[in-house]
Amino acid sequence: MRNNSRAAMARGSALLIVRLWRATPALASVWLGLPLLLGATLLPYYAAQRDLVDVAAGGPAERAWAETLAAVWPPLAVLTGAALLRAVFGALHEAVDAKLRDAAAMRIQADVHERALRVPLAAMDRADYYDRLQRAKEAAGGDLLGVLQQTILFVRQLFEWLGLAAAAAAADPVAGAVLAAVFLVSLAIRLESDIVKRRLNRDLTGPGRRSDYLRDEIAKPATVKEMRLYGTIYRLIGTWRDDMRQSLAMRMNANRREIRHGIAASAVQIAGLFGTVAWMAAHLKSGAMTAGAFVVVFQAMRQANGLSARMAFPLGKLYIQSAKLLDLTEFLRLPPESPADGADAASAATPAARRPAPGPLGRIAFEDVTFRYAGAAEPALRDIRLTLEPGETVALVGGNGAGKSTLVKLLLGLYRPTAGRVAWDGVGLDELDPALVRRAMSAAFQDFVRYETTVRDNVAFGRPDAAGDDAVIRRALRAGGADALERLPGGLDARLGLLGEGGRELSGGEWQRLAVARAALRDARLLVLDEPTAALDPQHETALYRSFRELARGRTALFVSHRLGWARYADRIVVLRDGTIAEEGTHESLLAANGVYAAMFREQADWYRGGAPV
Ligand SMILES: Nc1ncnc2c1ncn2[C@@H]1O[C@H](COP(=O)(O)OP(=O)(O)OP(=O)(O)O)[C@@H](O)[C@H]1O
Repeated sequence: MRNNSRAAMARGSALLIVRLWRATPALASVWLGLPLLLGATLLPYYAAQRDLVDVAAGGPAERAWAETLAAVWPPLAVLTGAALLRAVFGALHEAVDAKLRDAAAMRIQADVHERALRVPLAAMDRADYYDRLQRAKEAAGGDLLGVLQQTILFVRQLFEWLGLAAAAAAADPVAGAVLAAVFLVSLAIRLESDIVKRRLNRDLTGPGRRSDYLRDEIAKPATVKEMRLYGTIYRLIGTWRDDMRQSLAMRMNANRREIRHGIAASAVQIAGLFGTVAWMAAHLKSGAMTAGAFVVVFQAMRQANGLSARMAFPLGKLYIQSAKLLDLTEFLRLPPESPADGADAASAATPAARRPAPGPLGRIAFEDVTFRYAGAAEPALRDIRLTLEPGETVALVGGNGAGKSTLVKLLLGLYRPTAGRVAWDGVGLDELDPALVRRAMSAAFQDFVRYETTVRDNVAFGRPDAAGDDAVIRRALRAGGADALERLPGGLDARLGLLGEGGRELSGGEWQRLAVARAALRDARLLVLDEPTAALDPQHETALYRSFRELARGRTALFVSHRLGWARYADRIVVLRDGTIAEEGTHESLLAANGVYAAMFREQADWYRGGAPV
């Protein structure tokens, strides 16, 4: 085993156990205490066995019945008591084990999700952070129960082995030392081959993912349609077959290696066992050892041999998962970067709770704002100076990559400017109470979320306290142009998506209208719609535009759209190009200026007039 991996395993396991302890101290104490007791009961158990055998070997025929009984009953009582205790502790441990595993897995998963939600969005753009989060989520998901189970199994087996070693050493110190040496050598041999096999399995997850991907892809109607047309299906099946052949050959090699190592480990154990037996037999003859001690050492060695084979399994699994385990425990140790509800206030001097609420007007100003994504060579926005006046509706337009969505994220305080500041009624967003800032804002994003639950939930996730108010939910649905969804069987509680039974899949446009309804539910001073019509047909687009005008009344509103038909009715149009404001004004003034906007507008208008560019 490499040293760094061993250290990672030890550190990861220790941190996990500390976390378990903190999560459920009483349960975790019982969980760790019981294997200790189980191991400890082996000492009186074997001592009693030794005494019983010695009494029997002493020749009962030469003793009186009463004398024999007096010699037999104390070790017999200890043996029975120890066996009973072992049965009770064993059963208790199984029960505690299952309970602790479920409680701990739930708690740790909740911690990971909570930590992930409280991290600034900007951190998500860092590949290293994102990878770490993904690995922690993976480890907290499917792997965690397995890791916990292996840790528990290992702890229990370790105490069991310590009990056996102590019992053998008590019977004969030399035999105890041989038992320990044989155990360590055979465990190391088995562990090595177990790790090689597991590492191979892990390395094969790449090709495995590829074949899973192929299998999933082939099941999709859209893929079948295209592959049939292009005749590519046999090529894909050929790739899959090559992958499978290669991984089968690697698995066969690992199996052969495992068999060879198994034989070597067994040879060490047999040599150790029979060498000790021969040595003990000689001492038995000379009277230096009793028959009872002989039997105890023989049994303890056989049991320890069995344990070494079984312990390689949990240890190998822990070793292979140690990197993930360490990722998980270290991810959970990261200090929460945002103290309140997802706001990035890492550098703010005043605690969030004592910062003021945003002002009532909703005048939002970008004061010389520059923003560069982590790792990007160029800023996505440069020297932006822009004010959204209270009650004003502003359209933000510009080509792909101009910086529109980035500006929206800064406006909503999801990202912090690299230079300059975004101010709400004259106060920087960083200086305001983040929870209250969030409450004053509402948005429907370009990459809107499809919550595969009910119609009601999809809207109410915008403002959970309104979930029970049907009239409010229906009003929001109408504002989002999604009122048709009220009439689904099940009404507001109709299930959406294909996740649950009886769920109904929606079209992209219907999901988008739900996202707008969600934004409409919030009674916020600032309303932002980022490409709200990308998935809508012209009829619904017109309907949404009407309700947007309703919604925007009395608020500060900003919408991003590539459809300049929408922009023409905004109070002001801001045109972004290459991360800077190229021009701004009303539709008429920008047409008259004959600049970027006028060119974009003419191009779109030509399409609709039937004069597509040639
Ligand atoms: N997470 C990110 N990390 C690094 N660069 C990014 C990230 N998101 C966007 N960018 C870059 O920032 C620039 C502005 O992107 P943005 O998404 O703001 O453009 P946009 O105007 O909204 O474009 P579109 O009309 O295509 O949605 C682009 O060059 C883009 O590649």
